[in-house]
Amino acid sequence: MSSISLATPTASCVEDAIGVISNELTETVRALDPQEVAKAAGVVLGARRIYVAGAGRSGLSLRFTAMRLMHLGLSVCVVGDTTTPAIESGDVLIIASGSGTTRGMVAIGETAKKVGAHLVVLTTDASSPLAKLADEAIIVRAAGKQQVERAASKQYAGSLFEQAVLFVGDVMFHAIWQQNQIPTDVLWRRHANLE
Ligand SMILES: O=P(O)(O)OC[C@H]1O[C@](O)(CO)[C@@H](O)[C@@H]1O
Repeated sequence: MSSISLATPTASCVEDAIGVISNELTETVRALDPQEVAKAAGVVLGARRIYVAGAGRSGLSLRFTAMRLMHLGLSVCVVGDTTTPAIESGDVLIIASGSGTTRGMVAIGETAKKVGAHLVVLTTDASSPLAKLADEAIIVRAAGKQQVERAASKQYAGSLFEQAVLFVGDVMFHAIWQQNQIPTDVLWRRHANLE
C-alpha cells in the first residue's frame, strides 16, 4: 500500500475529465496547419533515415509515429536506443518538445543540423530555440509543460501537447498512406512478428 492516500474519483469527476480532454484535443488538432504537416511529411519522405527524439512523454508520443513510419517501409531510429547509429547528412530528425527549450533536445537538434541533417520540430512555441533551429516546424496550439498561467489547457503540464503529438503523427501517416494507396496487408507484413 502506498504511503500517499488519494481519493478515488467519482464517476462525475471522470465524466468532467472526458469532456475537458476531448474538447481540448479536438480544438487543438483542428487548429493545426495542414501545410505545415504536409511540408514536414515531404521532408520525412525525402530523408534517407528518420530519427525521432523527445524528453519523457513528448518522446513517448513520437514513438507511436516511429512505428507507423516503419510500417510505411521507411528506415526509422529512436534517439537513445542502444542500436541507433550516428545521424548524417541526408537524414531527418523529428523532435517533439512542447516548450521548445528542453536542453537535451536543443543540443540534439544542434548536432543534427551541424552534420547536415534536416530538422522537423513539433512545439507549442514558434519563437522557441527549437522552432528557430528547425527546417520545418509544426506548431501545436497547446500549453507547454509550465504554462499554467497562460491557461492554454486545463490538463496537467504538457498533457495536451503530448496527446496532440500522437495525433499529428497519425495524421501524417494516414495522409501518406491514403495518398499512396498502400494496401493494408503490405503495411501489416512489416509489423513486428516477435511480439
Ligand atoms: O515537451 P518538453 O517541453 O520538451 O518537455 C518534456 C517534459 O515534459 C513532460 O513530457 C511532462 O509533461 C516530461 O515527461 C518531460 O520531462
